[in-house]
Amino acid sequence: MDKIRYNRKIYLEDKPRAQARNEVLAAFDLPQEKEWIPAAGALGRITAEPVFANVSMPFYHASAMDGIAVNAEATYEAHEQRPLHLKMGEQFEYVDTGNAIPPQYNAVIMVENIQVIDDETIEIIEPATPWQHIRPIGEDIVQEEMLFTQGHQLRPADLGALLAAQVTEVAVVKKPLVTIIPTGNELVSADSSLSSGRIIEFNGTVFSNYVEDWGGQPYLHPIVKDEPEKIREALLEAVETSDIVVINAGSSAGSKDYTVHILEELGTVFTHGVATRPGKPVILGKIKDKVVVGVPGYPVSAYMALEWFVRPLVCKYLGIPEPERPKLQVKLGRRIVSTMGAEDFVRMNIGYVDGQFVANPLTRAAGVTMSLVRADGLLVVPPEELGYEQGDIVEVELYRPVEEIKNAIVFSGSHDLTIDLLSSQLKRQRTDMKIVSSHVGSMAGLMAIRKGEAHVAGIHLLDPETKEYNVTYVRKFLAGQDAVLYPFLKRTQGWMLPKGNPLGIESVSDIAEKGADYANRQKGAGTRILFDLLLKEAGLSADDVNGYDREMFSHLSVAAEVKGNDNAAGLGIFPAARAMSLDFIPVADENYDLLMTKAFFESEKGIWLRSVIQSYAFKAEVAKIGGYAVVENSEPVYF
Ligand SMILES: Nc1nc2c(c(=O)[nH]1)N[C@H]1C(S)=C(S)[C@@H](COP(=O)(O)OP(=O)(O)OC[C@H]3O[C@@H](n4cnc5c(N)ncnc54)[C@H](O)[C@@H]3O)O[C@H]1N2
Ligand code: MOO
Repeated sequence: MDKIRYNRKIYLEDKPRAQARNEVLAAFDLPQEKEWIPAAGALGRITAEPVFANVSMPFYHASAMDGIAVNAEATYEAHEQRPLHLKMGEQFEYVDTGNAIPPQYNAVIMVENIQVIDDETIEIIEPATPWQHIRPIGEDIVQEEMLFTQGHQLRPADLGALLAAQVTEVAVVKKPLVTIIPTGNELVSADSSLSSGRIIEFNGTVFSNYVEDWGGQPYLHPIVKDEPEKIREALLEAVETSDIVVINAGSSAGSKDYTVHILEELGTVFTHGVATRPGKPVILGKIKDKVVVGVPGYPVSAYMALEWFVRPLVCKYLGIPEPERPKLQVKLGRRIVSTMGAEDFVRMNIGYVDGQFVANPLTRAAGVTMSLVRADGLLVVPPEELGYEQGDIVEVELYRPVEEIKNAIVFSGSHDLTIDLLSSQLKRQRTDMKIVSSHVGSMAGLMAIRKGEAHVAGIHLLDPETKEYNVTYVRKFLAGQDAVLYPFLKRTQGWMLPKGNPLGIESVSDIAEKGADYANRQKGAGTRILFDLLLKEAGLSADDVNGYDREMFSHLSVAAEVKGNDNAAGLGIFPAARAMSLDFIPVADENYDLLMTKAFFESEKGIWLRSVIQSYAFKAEVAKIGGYAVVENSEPVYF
């Protein structure tokens, strides 16, 4: 066990990212090493020195066409009125494309332009000009010419040029070896059995693949426990064997966050904390002559910090500029609040609606890897900005090709698992189309259609007066706008009850009378509106229900709540009840419909979407869920 006790360092700096980057780049001064490798396997590698051609290409005067080699001067007499006969072996020789031209000849006549008289004789009616249809020596590559300067990244065609010039071995920059050390007592490999407090180690794999992508050679060190002695040992070994060392997690202020102390003890620390959200607890330092980058544990922070501080080092070593992502001007669909004094990095969904790119923020939690998986782009809010308003035009860096974004169907509103099935069916039938969705609830979805920020919104809004779904809401909020309501699904809402229904609940009155602990939904949720209507019809009020004020934000969280308590009850959809092995008693069928802009409804994409909805394959998948049915021969309602 380690004898030294480290103080918990609580305060992290807020160093500007650019300053931290410049400092670590300046400190990284390893001389570039080179290695000789076979040219054929050098794709993507960076030339370490200028490369010269060993031979010319072509290496001899070569025929560029199938035909005959001649001496041009000997053909000058040829004329339509005075055809000229040439004798094989004396005045011409047959050649094919690529053949060497015999030394006595200096031109090629294409086979189409000769008339064969007999085995020995041909006739021409037009003279040849010197060097016509001949690829002279070095037409392509001249021996000893410089093919590439140093610092050139080799592409497939470049490898062809190397081989053509008989350069079979090429000097390239050695890939910098980047050792990646995941730390943490809680980390286990993905094939281990999980228990509470155990976290699957995956950052290491992500880091390794980024490093490889950038041109480095990753080495993923086995997981190191949060013990100073073990961390020290791993760091000391890594700085001996590698060019750059990345240590993951333990970078913040926790009781087991030792990295910064060990780094201070073994070398120098330039930075502990950068003015970025996420990614703040970065550590930059040096042990002996090797730079050590400590990146935060949370995956999103970690990947960003890696790009900010490790990618520049790899590029500096390789002698290449850092790649930049393409940028795009977008309109913000929602307001974005940012921390003063720190750069904010917001992952964004981007959609193309009505000739305009509209972007909405994804979750900003640094532990949500799916926010990066789903992101179309990244909005960087500079330190001096407090954020942006809805409707502002801002610039985002793109994570995906703009064409892919342009082709996506932007889905908003209430989430339903059939939308994911629809999305995968669509992708199966049209590889160039996909659905991108943000789950904001029915009302917000309706508003997104009104503001021209979505193509389609999934809504299930019950009007307690008319007991009709959706139509009154669309009429009220989208009056005068071209919108179409496309009846999509009937889904069954029902009581979700503990297995065996111990309280014997069958109706809303039972919930009140038997004093069940009710797990309610949030205000505005379609399920809550339904529950309120059921209460009203039974002559009951919120006060009669235990737990009316406890709000859950999804069907699944209601189900989870019911699962743990024999006195509980909730209202929700069948698949959520099934996922938690609960009893389910159907209460009502609700309409979950798709609201679309008329322009989208009639567009090629809209037509495709509807044909997928009405396809046998999609309906069969929906039927499998249970408690769901696609509306047959849906009749659109125009507003
Ligand atoms: N009192 C304070 N607490 C925290 C601060 C702070 O400033 N003051 N900063 C927070 C921020 S922001 C971040 S980011 C994290 C950084 O945490 P650490 O770098 O110390 O990392 P851990 O606590 O060990 O891990 C955090 C979290 O990351 C995940 N993780 C870690 N390693 C891996 C891995 N190899 N593969 C996948 N996931 C990994 C894991 O979920 C950990 O729970 O600190 C905050 N706290
Ligand atoms: O800065 Mo932490 O990196 O937000 O999650």
